[in-house]
Amino acid sequence: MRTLGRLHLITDTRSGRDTLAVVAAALRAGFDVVQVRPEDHVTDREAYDLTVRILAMCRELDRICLVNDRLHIALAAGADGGHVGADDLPVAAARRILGPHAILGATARNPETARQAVADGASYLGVGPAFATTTKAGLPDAIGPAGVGAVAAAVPVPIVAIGGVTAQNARQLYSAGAHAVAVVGAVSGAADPYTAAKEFLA
Ligand SMILES: Cc1ncc(COP(=O)(O)OP(=O)(O)O)c(N)n1
Ligand SMILES: Cc1ncsc1CCOP(=O)(O)O
Ligand SMILES: [Mg+2]
Repeated sequence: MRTLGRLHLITDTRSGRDTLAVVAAALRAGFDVVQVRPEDHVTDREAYDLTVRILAMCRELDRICLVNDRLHIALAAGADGGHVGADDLPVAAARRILGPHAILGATARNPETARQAVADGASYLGVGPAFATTTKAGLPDAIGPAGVGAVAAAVPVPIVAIGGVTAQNARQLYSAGAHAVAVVGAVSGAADPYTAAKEFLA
């Protein structure tokens, strides 16, 4: 399996954002992984078309492309894997669908759920919200770098810290044990996504 990179861009398909332009900027800046995360109202056809285009951009630069929630789209497009959380298919079912070699991420906020997700076949864990975020509603309180570190200490797979991650606070998460950070707003919401993405590389 390919090594999971340390900077993940998660797409923001909310209206007003040019998703492909943001992805291009982040990849050019050096982000390693793009997770396609269509909003719930986006149709499967639109999500598939978006995934195919983003996957082509990733392939050109030898970067990884994952699909959030909609594993049939990951498979149909030929993406590298997918990510599931508590409202999605169970991790074991997701693993059966994607097969033994695909990258499969699962959301975990504490060591118990983390251990279970790994036992069920997760190859990395998305852990958060690390910090407060307005990008996703209804999340529990932020767990901070210490909460991310507690999960990292409990499992042998890479931890991807998510939620309120900025170029300024990412270092705290890596220091706590995160292998990678996943970013939505700090890049997609920036006036200049390329410059914002480059700041993560610094
Ligand atoms: C890397 C990463 N971590 C966590 C999530 C969140 O997944 P989930 O809990 O299923 O919430 P949605 O993103 O589906 O709204 C993620 N997507 N990626
Ligand atoms: C999907 C998701 N799951 C936990 S936090 C989050 C959103 C992260 O977005 P941002 O990087 O803008 O805080
Ligand atoms: Mg989900």
